[in-house]
Amino acid sequence: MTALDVRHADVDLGGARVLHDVSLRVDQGELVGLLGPNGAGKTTLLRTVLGLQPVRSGSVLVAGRPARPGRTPVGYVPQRHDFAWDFPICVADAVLTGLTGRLGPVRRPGVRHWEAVADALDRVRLTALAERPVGQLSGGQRQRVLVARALALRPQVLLLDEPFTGLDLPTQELLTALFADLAHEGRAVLMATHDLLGALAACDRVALLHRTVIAAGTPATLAADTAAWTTAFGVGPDSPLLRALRAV
Ligand SMILES: Nc1ncnc2c1ncn2[C@@H]1O[C@H](COP(=O)(O)OP(=O)(O)OP(=O)(O)O)[C@@H](O)[C@H]1O
Repeated sequence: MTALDVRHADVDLGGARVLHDVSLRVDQGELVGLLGPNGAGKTTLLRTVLGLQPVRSGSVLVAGRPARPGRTPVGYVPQRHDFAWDFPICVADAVLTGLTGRLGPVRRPGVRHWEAVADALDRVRLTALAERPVGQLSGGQRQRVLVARALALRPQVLLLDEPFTGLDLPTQELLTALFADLAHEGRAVLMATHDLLGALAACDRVALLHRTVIAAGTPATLAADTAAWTTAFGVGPDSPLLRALRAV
């Protein structure tokens, strides 16, 4: 079943068209990689799915309904530098901030909120660090906090914005396995990443974005589509990227 359905979306930022006629679908149970060069519009597309960025034309449906900030069952894992790691709170409290919009008028968390936090920490294997100040965590642990924070909402759709930046290879592999598990349990997961070959290895489908979707398909289909990579990344025929794709 389709969980996320972007149809012919145009998005403007600062008066300029950043996304043009973008169509992209993510089904329940799928991990889809969103690949494209710097400035391609990946973050803008994720923000559009969250309902934070309006579409000029076209539509964005999450679980069949138009995206609305705070109302849509979408978990968002921002880039790691977008979180205030020097804020003096512990891991559990940081995960709880993912539920801020759900706390009701008195803003006080109840038993079910703390249960959601505990479940999310368990899912990313951070239960033992629940009381640790977030400023004392490694990069990989911080990334898992952000994933738990998104999972606390129990979302049907999970958006990941460059989750591997600055992480060592074993941590990347661990997180990739987690993201695949989260998808294959029934969520729809859309992951923007610059780890092109890693995405081809791990994702069920990948989409190449450069202001519009240049191509989308299975990793095997996409890896063979040299023209699509050339268009999306503006690389020449001798590019190491194209050589690496031939080896996939
Ligand atoms: N507030 C803004 N006003 C105008 N243009 C913007 C604004 N924010 C971003 N842009 C432009 O929109 C385009 C898409 O940016 P976006 O951050 O979505 O790309 P990205 O693919 O996520 O890039 P990166 O891989 O570098 O993170 C870029 O050209 C960027 O300069």
